[in-house]
Amino acid sequence: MSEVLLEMKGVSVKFGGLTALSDIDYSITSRSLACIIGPNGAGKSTFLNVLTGTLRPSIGSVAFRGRDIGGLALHRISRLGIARKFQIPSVFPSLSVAENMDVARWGAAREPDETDVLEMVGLSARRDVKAADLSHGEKQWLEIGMAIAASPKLLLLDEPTAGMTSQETQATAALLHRLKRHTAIIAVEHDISFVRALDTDTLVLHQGRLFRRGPFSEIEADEAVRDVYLGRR
Ligand SMILES: Nc1ncnc2c1ncn2[C@@H]1O[C@H](COP(=O)(O)OP(=O)(O)OP(=O)(O)O)[C@@H](O)[C@H]1O
Repeated sequence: MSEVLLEMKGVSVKFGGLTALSDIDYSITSRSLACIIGPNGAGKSTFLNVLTGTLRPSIGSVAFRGRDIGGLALHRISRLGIARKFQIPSVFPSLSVAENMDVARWGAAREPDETDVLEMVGLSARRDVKAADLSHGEKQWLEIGMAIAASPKLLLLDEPTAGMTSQETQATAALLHRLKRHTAIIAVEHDISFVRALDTDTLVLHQGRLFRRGPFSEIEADEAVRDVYLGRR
């Protein structure tokens, strides 16, 4: 049975007079895949920043695997198993795909092994190619693979398909479904074609509040969501 991995209770984040996140109650189990959408300024980055320890909640609690992580430093949260991949891929361009993986795996757990990870991210046939020669999408997949090599329990992704072709975007949706066998994933994304292809548990943030949560098919059909966000896409 899946355990509750992450639980946020009444989380608010305030910057002076501005409430960036407001009274968020949210939990996920291990090996789940969720997507966060919402208009600009809705609080999506703030949400991820609270989970990595970049920001502390002004009010409320965040528990990860039963442990309160609300005030912990970034490196301690990272050691507990929360990894984040930012929008711009940061791989070592002069190293091959396999060498980049070796760097990421240095000191990491043995599972999953490198061959499995490269297969999951669709780069088995590209293992000897220099990272500089990969397409933009392949670089993103390599970086996701490097994050997985450290065996995180929760992987946070900032707009993983930004700059990808539509084919790469679709492939990324399939890739994340493969990866959730190893780690829970929360992705923030603006590209609705990707969110539709992902077809998973979707959170809509609006003005710092958790406005809706449900399967994407329900979210897409929700008129209030269309009014605040999807109608503008
Ligand atoms: N460090 C900060 N200091 C002051 N205000 C901030 C800070 N970080 C975010 N905000 C404000 O908090 C609100 C939520 O911002 P956040 O970046 O979380 O939104 P977002 O949904 O990620 O937006 P986008 O889609 O544009 O990236 C915005 O009004 C933003 O201006």
